[in-house]
Amino acid sequence: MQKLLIEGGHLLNGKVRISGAKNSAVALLPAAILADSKVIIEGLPNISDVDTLSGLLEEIGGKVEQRGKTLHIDPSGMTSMPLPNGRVKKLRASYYFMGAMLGRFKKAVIGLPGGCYLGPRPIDQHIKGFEALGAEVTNEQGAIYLRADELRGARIYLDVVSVGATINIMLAAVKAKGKTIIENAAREPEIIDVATLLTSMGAKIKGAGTDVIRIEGVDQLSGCMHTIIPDRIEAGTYTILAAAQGEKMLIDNVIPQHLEPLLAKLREMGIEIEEGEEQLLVHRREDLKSVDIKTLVHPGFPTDLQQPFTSLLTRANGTGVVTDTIYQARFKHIDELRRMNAQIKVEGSSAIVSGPVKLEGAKVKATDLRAGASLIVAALMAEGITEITGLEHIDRGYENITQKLAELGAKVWREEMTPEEIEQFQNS
Ligand SMILES: CC(=O)N[C@H]1[C@@H](OP(=O)(O)OP(=O)(O)OC[C@H]2O[C@@H](n3ccc(=O)[nH]c3=O)[C@H](O)[C@@H]2O)O[C@H](CO)[C@@H](O)[C@@H]1O
Ligand SMILES: C=C(OP(=O)(O)O)C(=O)O
Repeated sequence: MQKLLIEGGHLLNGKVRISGAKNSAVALLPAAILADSKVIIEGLPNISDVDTLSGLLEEIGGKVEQRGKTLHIDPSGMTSMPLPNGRVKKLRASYYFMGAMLGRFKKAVIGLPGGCYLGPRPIDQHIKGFEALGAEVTNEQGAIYLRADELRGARIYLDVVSVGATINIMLAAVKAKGKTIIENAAREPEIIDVATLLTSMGAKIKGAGTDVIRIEGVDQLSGCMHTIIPDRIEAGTYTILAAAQGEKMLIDNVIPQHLEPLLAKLREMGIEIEEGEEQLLVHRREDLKSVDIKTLVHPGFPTDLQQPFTSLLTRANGTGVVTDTIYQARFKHIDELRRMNAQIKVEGSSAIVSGPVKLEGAKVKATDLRAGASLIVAALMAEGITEITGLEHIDRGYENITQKLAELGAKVWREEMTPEEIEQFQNS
């Protein structure tokens, strides 16, 4: 088990290239189950969530071959093998095996998904959708059993705007008989990416990216080739990091429109950002003004960037209020930031950040993926060395983060933890 060490205070310079989107990748891989021949996905990020899902595809009989960042998935030999335990518990996106296996085999057994603990993460809307399509869904000893004689298109109104439910229902509905309409659908760019892959496979989908998605079911889906979109959350994290500790940083391979709410807030703080077609150039500004942010469904401010943004606010003048309306308890990073001298209070679903403060290096723990990102932003600004444990969360979603930071001039390295440190970490 390793820990990440960062010596703070060094300004970052140069270019960082953004990888393929985690939250697309984790849906594109399960979507390949629906095809009858080889699906090739290009530009995948080298992160542990992708490895875990590749392993799951193999467990159900798929042939998966990795060539650099390209994955060749041959789904022809797959079966509806139950997956009640094991890898499915490691990540959130294993829930996409429900929709994809239901679509192809009309049955599936999938353990309840893991992933970041951000407070309760129910999947009632996924189940509502599957039931509306004609599936019988039961929860037996922590696994979801889904079966249907036939899937029939339906009109489904989501009571809560959910990325996972929107994609999962889409996965099941593309092979249902007749028309499905998903109302109050989520509009995240990753949903469009998955719809693009499914359309290349032969699915008939209209409206992905709006709040009404119309799907006309088809009998057969075939293999295809697809290139993934860049990761807007990784791009947002590096943009925040540039605002926090960059001198002049170029963020390459981004779709700037995907980052509009973040860029608007950074500009309000006084940061100068030049936008190119696929690049952002962020310039240093010493005196930053505090702002308030409120996370909302897309195209609002993304909850996944709330945690790293909180760290940036510690160096701004005044008080900034961060309110998370999506995950009201997504504040586990705050206790760790306080160890680094941050002045932050949590009140209900808001964190109130007072700045500017000089952060100090400390021993801290990443409790979830974006908590890890927030600690990295803080550590780069802090005086002295910060030791971050819990790297398994960070490695789920950030490709080669140590190397990317080092190339920007950060003093960053990994070390093996001692047996005593591992014991302390496991008991904390
Ligand atoms: C793998 C993936 O893509 N993960 C992202 C996805 O997670 P995920 O798909 O799990 O998040 P959702 O969009 O489903 O959740 C949004 C809100 O709806 C609630 N909800 C969701 C489903 C449901 O059946 N019932 C329900 O009440 C959730 O508790 C949450 O409050 O979107 C989140 C919100 O942008 C991001 O933080 C995650 O990075
Ligand atoms: C919460 C996240 O991931 P997941 O939904 O996979 O747990 C995230 O990407 O910030």
